[in-house]
Parts: sequence; C-alpha cells; structure tokens
Amino acid sequence: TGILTAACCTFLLQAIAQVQLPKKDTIALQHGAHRTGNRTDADMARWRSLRFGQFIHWGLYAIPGGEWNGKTYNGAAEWIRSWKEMPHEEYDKLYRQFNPVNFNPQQWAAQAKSMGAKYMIITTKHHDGFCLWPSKYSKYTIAATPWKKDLLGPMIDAYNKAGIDVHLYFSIIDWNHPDYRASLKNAADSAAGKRFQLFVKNQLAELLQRYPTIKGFWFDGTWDDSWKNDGAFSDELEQYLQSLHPGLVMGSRLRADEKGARHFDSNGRLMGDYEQGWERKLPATIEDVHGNDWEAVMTVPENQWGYHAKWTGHVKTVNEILEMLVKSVSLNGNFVLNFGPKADGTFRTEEQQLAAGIGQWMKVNGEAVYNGTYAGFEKQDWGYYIRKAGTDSVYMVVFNIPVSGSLRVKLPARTELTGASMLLGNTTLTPEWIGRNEYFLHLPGKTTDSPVVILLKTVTGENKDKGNFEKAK
Ligand SMILES: C[C@@H]1O/C(=N\OC(=O)Nc2ccccc2)[C@@H](O)[C@H](O)[C@@H]1O
Repeated sequence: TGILTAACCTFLLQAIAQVQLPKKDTIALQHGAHRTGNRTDADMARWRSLRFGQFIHWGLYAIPGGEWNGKTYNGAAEWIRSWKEMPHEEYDKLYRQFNPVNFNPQQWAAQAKSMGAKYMIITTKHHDGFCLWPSKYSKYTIAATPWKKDLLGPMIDAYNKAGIDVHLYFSIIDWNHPDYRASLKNAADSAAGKRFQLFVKNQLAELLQRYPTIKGFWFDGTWDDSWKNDGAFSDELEQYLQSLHPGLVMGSRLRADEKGARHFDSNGRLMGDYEQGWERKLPATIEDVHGNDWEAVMTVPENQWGYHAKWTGHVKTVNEILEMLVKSVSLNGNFVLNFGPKADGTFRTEEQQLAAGIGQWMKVNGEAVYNGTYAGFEKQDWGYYIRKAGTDSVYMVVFNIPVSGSLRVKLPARTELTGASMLLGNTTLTPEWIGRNEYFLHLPGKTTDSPVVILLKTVTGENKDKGNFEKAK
C-alpha cells in the first residue's frame, strides 16, 4: 500500500510534467526539448537520490578576493575582472602568481564527506577563461602558473575516493579567448563564433577524456546572443557529449531552442535533464517545479561565489542552510551549497564551521534527505514532509514548533498514522487521533536549537472513523 502511495506520487508528478507543459498552440521545433517528463535511467536516478551537493568556485579571482589597490569590489568576487577599477591587463597577469601551496584535495573531500555532500560541482573554467586543468586548447591554464600541475585530476580522484560524485562547471562565456563574441554583428564575428564553438567542443571532449569518472556538466554563461541565437549548436553539442559519455547529466542552462528560448523551449518544455534556473532562490510550492527534476544552487553570503576577503551583509547560518536543503528535497529537488576557497587552497573559517555544523545534523538525520522526494501530504506550518523514494516512510522535518507543542499531521484520504518516532534518541511519539485522517503528535519539549526529524509509520486503507470519512466525501 505504501509503495502504491509512493508510486502514485511519482505518477502524479510525471503527469503534471506531461499535462502542464505543452500549450494548445504547440509549434514545431527542431531544437527544442526532445523529451517530456523526467529521465528515468539509472544515472539520473542516482543524481536524484544524492540530493545534497557542494559547489566550489575556485580560480584566479581568489587572488584579489574582491579587493584591488586598497578598494573593495562589491560585486560577486569572480566577476572582478569586469570591475572598472580592475584593468584587464592587471587581471590577466594574475596567473603568474597563482600557487595554491596549501591545496589538499584529500582534506577538501574529507570536509565535504563529513558535511554530508554526495556530489560536488567544480569550476573547471569560469567566465575569465582560466582553466584549472592543462588544456591543450589554451595557454591560459594552470600549466602556465607557478603551480604548473593539474588541479582537477587530484580533486576528482579525492572526491570519488570519498564516495562523492563530481560534476564539472564550464562557462561558455570566455573573456580570455580572442574568438569569444557576446553577439555576432558581421561576417568576421560569425567566423570567430564558429572557431569559438569548435574550441568549446574540443575543451569539453578533452575534459571527458581526461576525467572519465565525472557524472555531468554544469553549464553557465549561456545568456549572450551569440549562444542564445544558435540553438542548433547547443542541441548538437548536448547530443555529442551524450554520445561521448552516455548517461551524462546536464541541466537546462546549456540549451537554447531555434527561437532563442532558454531553459524552457518555445512550447514551454524543459530542455536538458533538470531545471537549473534556481540560483540563490528556491521554489515556493510543488506547482512551481512543474513536475520537473530541478536543482538550487546557493551562496553563503548574499551573492559571492568566488572567494571575497570581506563578506558583507547576511551570512547564512547552519539552520538556514538546513531549511533550504530540506525544503528543496521536500519539493523533489537537489540543493547545492557553494564554497569559495582562498587562492592558497584553504577554506575560510565561516565555511569550515558551516560544513561542520551541517555535517553534525546530517549524521543523525541524513536519512531524511538522501533519496528524499515530495511526500504528497498537505504542507503544515511546522515544516516539511519528505517521502523516502518509492517507500511508505515519510519524514517530518520540524523547524517551527507551535506554541501548543502539538504538531498537526493531516494525511491523504484513507491513510492512517500507526506510529511515529524522533530520529534523535529514537524517541517514540504516540499519535493522538483527531478525526478522519488527522492526528496530533505531542513533542516532549517546545524548544530545539536544530530541526527535529520524526519518522512516520502510515498505512493506507480504511479510515478508523469510517462514518465521518464517508460524510466528509
Ligand atoms: C553560479 C553562478 O552562475 C552565474 N550566473 O548565473 C546566472 O546568471 N543565473 C541566472 C540568471 C538569470 C536568471 C536565473 C539565473 C555566474 O555569473 C556566477 O559567477 C556564478 O558562477
């Protein structure tokens, strides 16, 4: 019965994906979405089960760390080259001093593992075009620095050995490459654009050939016209990469259709394997995700991906991050937290403390996150329901304990609550039946300094109070 309920949740989500997307006036597209509904293969099921990832933005921008000539850049640190106070020729010389002497990939992987991350996304090349690997298609790489050695290989090996999958961030925008054009205005631009597309294709094939254990690409910088207006190329590129590495997971940021629509094609269908637009924001309800797989990526301060020496504004706490992670999983999505290592290869204290605090909670409660999916229960104010994929196990993750200390649990029709236990200390809670399919769970206390996880035991069948239930129909 539980499996049945879970299956119907999945079916429901798939159905929403099918029904909601195609509009009545669907237009013929060559380079729009080639699939409706989510991928059902094992590689995608694995990505979906991992739920919690670590983003790492690391590159030359970590050297200035948002500061230059005694002035502070208030934009995102990895964009400092675009700051008027940063002369391009000054930024473009930084590679000569990039020497991460304290880089220890085993330590990075151990920190991610203890935090509970199950996959990691690393910036192979951000918008500045600097490559963390010794690419044979560019001189602007780690090989030209005092460090000289490949950074990606040791990182990928260390994370894989720690049981963490690695996905590669790759920026299409490349401020260093002479053939990069934001838009194509004439024949010369078009010729440069063609050369640049070949360069992108070669670098991506090179990354797959050098790092065969990676599980996906995380594309970025695909908003310029030069990319948006060549949907055919982005489509062919995606298919080419899949042919080189079947099962590769790539989000919606790569693609444009032949009308220039991004993420969703001109018929409103998601392109790519998951919706990748949730950047520093989360969906509010299950309807907002339209039945699609999706992933949110999040910064610790308001908007810093690369290392910035002076974080200003609000710095998120462990409990805030946990709520974003749990909310994402409760809405059938993945959540990725960003880290911006310093130029020497170490992490700032705030990030180390966050990783430790999140890991402490995940050690006890991670079972509610991994393989978590949308439970199909009516949302309550105390927090979020998460159903373990394909099972009858539903978790309540409580962030807001009511003044009454009693948590209302409203189950789908004909579902009974037969038991509940808090993961912490394995404390049994005895449900108090209210009527029909509603119950109260009374917590032992009203205060907690971290989210409380309760595992529900339910059975789907006849309601206890058949009479009322009949009336309620
Ligand atoms: C993950 C972030 O991705 C970026 N940009 O993302 C977006 O532009 N996101 C976006 C823009 C408009 C709508 C939705 C998302 C980069 O510029 C930034 O440096 C960082 O690497």
